[in-house]
Amino acid sequence: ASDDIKIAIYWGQDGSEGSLRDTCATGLYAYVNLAFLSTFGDGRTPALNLANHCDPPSGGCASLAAEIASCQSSGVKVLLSIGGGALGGYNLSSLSDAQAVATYLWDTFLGGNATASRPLGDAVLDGIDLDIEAPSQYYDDLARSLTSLYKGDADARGRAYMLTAAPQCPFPDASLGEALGTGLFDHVWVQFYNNPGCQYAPGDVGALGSAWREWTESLPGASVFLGLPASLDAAGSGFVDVDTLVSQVLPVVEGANNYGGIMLWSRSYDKDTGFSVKLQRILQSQNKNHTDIIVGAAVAGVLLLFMLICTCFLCHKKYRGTPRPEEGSLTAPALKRYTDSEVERMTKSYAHKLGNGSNGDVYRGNLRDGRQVAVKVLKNSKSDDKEFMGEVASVGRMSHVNVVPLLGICLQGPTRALVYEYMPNGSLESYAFSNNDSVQENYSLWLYWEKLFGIAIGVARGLEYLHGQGNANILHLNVKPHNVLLDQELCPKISDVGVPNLCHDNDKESKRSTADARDRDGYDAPEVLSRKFGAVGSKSDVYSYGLMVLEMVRAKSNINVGEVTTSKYFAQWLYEHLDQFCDSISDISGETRDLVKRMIIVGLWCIQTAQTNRPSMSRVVEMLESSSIDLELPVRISS
Ligand SMILES: Nc1ncnc2c1ncn2[C@@H]1O[C@H](COP(=O)(O)OP(=O)(O)OP(=O)(O)O)[C@@H](O)[C@H]1O
Repeated sequence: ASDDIKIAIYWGQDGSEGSLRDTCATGLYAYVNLAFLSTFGDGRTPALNLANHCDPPSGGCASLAAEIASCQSSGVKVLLSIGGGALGGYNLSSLSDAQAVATYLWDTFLGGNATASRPLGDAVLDGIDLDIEAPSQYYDDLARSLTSLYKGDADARGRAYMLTAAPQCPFPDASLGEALGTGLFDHVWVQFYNNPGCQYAPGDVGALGSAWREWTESLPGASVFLGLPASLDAAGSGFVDVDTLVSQVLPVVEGANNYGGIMLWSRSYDKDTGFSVKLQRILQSQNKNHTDIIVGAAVAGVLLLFMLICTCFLCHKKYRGTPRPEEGSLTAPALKRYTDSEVERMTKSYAHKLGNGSNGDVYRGNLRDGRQVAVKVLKNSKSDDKEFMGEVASVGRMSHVNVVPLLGICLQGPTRALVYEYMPNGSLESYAFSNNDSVQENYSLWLYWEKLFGIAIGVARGLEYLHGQGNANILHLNVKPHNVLLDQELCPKISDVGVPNLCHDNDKESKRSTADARDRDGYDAPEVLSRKFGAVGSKSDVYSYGLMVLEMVRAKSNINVGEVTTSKYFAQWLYEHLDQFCDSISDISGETRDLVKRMIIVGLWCIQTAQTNRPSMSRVVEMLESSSIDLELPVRISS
C-alpha cells in the first residue's frame, strides 16, 4: 500500500487484468475488493462470479487462497464485494433472509464455521463490501448481523473484520442509505461516476464538492473514499484524468477529516491506463519536493550546529593531550547494523524467499517501521570483518535514484547479510523478458516504448554514477535485466552493486558456476570472458548495458528475423535494417520512433568489440538525451 494515497480497487471482472497476486504485488493498492458474489438472498444458492479467473462450481477458485494470503502478508486488505451490476441476481427479502446471508458470508469467507464449503479455500478475507445497485431493503439488517458476528470473533480471537460499501454519489444512496445510517461501516467508497448530477464536470468541481461534503459529514465514523473510473472507457461519464484529479479535485476532497483515499473501478482499466501508477508518482514527487525543503532547512540547521561544535572543539583541543590512535569506524556512516536475531525477526525466520543468486539467497522482510526490505544473506563472504566492512562502506556511501539503496548490514558471527530497500515490481527480466504467461499478460501493457526508454536511460545514469560521476568508481560487471529492479513507479534501480567484492570468488567451484552463469546470461563483454581482448574496466559494463538495451528492443518488438536468435546476430540485423525496423513498428509516432532509434544506435555503439570504440556511460547518457538525427551509426557492428 502506498504511503501517499490509499487506493481501493475492484478485481475480478476481467480475466486479462492479471492475477490477484500480481495485482497486490504492484504495491499500488491498500484494499482489493473481489468482485463479485453476484447471486445471493431470497432462497438463491449464492454464487461467486470472478469472470474467467476461475470456475467456482468446480472448486477452481480455491487456488486463490494462496494469492489472498500473499496479498494479506504484504499488508493489502482483501474483501469480498457482494452485489454488482447483475441486478436480477440478488436481493434480501426479510430480516431472517438478511441474517441467513450474513451467516453464510461469515461461515464461507470470513472467520466462521471452518467446515462450511469454502469457494476460496481456506482464505479468511478481511471483510465484506456492499456494492448494492438494485432497489433494496434489509441491508441495514445485514450490516448489523455481520457486525455482531465480527464482534463475536474479535472478542474471541482478536481479529478485526471490515464492512465497506460503494454507494452512488447522489445523497442519500437509494440502495444503501438505510444501511449506511447504521454507522457500522469502516470505509465507504462513493461512486462519483455515471452520476452527472454530482460528479466532476470539466473545469467545475462544484457539484462534486457539495456531494462530497454531504457524504463526509453524514459518515463521521467511516473513512470516505472518492470513487472514480480508472479510464474513459470504465464508465459512461465521470472520468477525471490524473493531472486534473491532483490539481483540482484532491484539494477539494482532502480537507475532510474522514477523507480516506480513492477507489478505482477497476483493476483491468487501471492496468491499461496506468492511472494509479501516475497518480502515486505525482503525489510522491510532490511529497519529495516538500520533504526536500524541510530536509534542506534541517541540514542548514545541523550544519550551523556542527560549525559551532567544531569551533568549540578546536578552541579546547590544545588542552586535551595527544589524540587517541584512530579506531576507525567499522560501520559505514549511513548504514544501520542489525544483529542476526533482528534479521531473523525482520524476515519472519526467512519465511519468504525472493530468489537465490550466485552470492546468496534473498528474502523479503519488514523493518520495525513497516518498510519492506529485501535481505540478501551472503554465502562465501569475506571472513575478515575489516575487509568486509571496507567493501560494504563504499557501497553504503552510494546514493543515486537508479541504484538500489542499501539500508543496513548484519555482521555477526558467520552471518553476513545486506538489507536493501524492497523493490515491489521485481526485476526488468520478469517484465521485459519473462516467458511466464501470467507475468506477460499482467505487465505487457506497461512496456510501451517510452517506458522502456525511461528504463534504459535510468540504468545508464545509474552506471554513469557508479563509474565515477559520483566519485564512486565502482564497476558492476554483472549488468543484465535480472540486476535491474523496478520500484513502485517502475523506476529502474541497479542491484547487486559491489556484492561480488564482498564474496570470495577465487575458489574453483564458484568460478566454474560463475562462468556457467555467464554463458547462460550472455551479457558479458569479450574481455570479461577472455583477457586476450584486453583488461576488464568500465567499458565492460558499457558492453553489457548495450546488449541489454538491444535485448529490450528485441523483446518488446517480438520481431521475427528469421532463423537468427542470438543477440549478436540480432544486433547485426538491426544494423542493416535500422530504418526498416523503425518503420515496421506501426504504432510508433515520430517521437517514439526517435527514442527507439536512439536506443538502437546507442546499443550498437556499446557492443563494439574494441573497448576504445565504445562510448563512456556519460557519453551514453548524452546520446540518449540528444536526437537520433545527431547520432551516427558505427562504421561496423563489431570493430
Ligand atoms: N531489493 C530487492 N527488492 C526486491 N527483490 C529483490 C531485491 N534484491 C533482489 N531481489 C530478488 O531476489 C532474487 C535474487 O536476487 P540476486 O540479486 O541475489 O540474484 P540474481 O541477480 O537473480 O542472480 P546473480 O546474483 O547470480 O546475478 C531475484 O529474483 C531478485 O529480483
